[in-house]
Amino acid sequence: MAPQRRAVPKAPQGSGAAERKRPSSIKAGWVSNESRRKWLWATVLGACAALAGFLLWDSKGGDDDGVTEVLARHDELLSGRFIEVPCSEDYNSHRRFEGCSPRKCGRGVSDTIITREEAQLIRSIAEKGLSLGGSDGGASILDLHSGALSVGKHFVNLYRYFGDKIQNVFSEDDFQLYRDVRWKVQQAIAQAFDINVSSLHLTKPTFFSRINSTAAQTAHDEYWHTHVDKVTYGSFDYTSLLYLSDFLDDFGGGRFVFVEEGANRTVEPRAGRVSFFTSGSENLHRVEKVHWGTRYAITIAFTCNPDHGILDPVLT
Ligand SMILES: O=C(O)CCC(=O)C(=O)O
Ligand SMILES: [Fe+2]
Repeated sequence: MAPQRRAVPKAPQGSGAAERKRPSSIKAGWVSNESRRKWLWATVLGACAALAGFLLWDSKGGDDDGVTEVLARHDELLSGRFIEVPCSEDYNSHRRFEGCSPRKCGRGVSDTIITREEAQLIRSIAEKGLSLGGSDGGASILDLHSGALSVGKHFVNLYRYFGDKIQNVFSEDDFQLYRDVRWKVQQAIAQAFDINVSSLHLTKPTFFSRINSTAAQTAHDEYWHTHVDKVTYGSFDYTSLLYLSDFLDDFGGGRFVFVEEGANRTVEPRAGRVSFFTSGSENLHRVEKVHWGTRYAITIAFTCNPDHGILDPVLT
């Protein structure tokens, strides 16, 4: 749309009073024009500084609250990085399963467990499912196990809603891919933490997440709070996250942050990247707010307690 021009108000002409007053009013006008120009410059400079600050903050991912070290950059391909951290006491208040409950704690990141092609395929499962619903706020989830899908401000049960027609949405290959991915991640976790792979059991919730910059509408959309998975989800002993989109290509903000005194450590998502860690308070964490674009991920967690185990989701 073309900008509208405003008519410039004309000064009254011809009266002697007006003529006599002109010198001082011209000077006053000049002074006020001068100060208006200064204000304008100050405003423009201020706006530029604010914009530069925002761009710098956004390029770093935003929400920075102190010193931050990058544990895994989005533009590096990691064949496996592991950092050991002392275990918290959280596991002592739960039943222990020797050979499984964490004795060695820490966090690992690998870009070689899942290929980018597999990540692309698994993302299309998330896209298919989430296209049937989606939260009114910025965070939507799809849980293939329970069938929970965000719709508006609530959740529906996809399996109950679609019945047999669910076979028109997902294929057996989709579920097989989920099982393959889950198994590869389970093996990587067992190896990193020196435990027996068969002592780990998939636990709930396991879900796809889709996050964008739409303002939160309900508490379910507030994904950014700092938390401990063992406290939030109870049964989790080992958490894994498989990222399905790329930081700074697909979205801005949305980095994963291990919250620590002294220096936070971030994991920048990239498609196919698996980040895994013991679920106690030694791995307090949060997700930065997503500022633009859409971020896809899947949370897959394991428990040592067989009573809290769930079977792989099946297409019924
Ligand atoms: O998506 C992420 O990076 C982290 C999600 C998370 O913290 C969780 O599901 O508990
Ligand atoms: Fe978490």
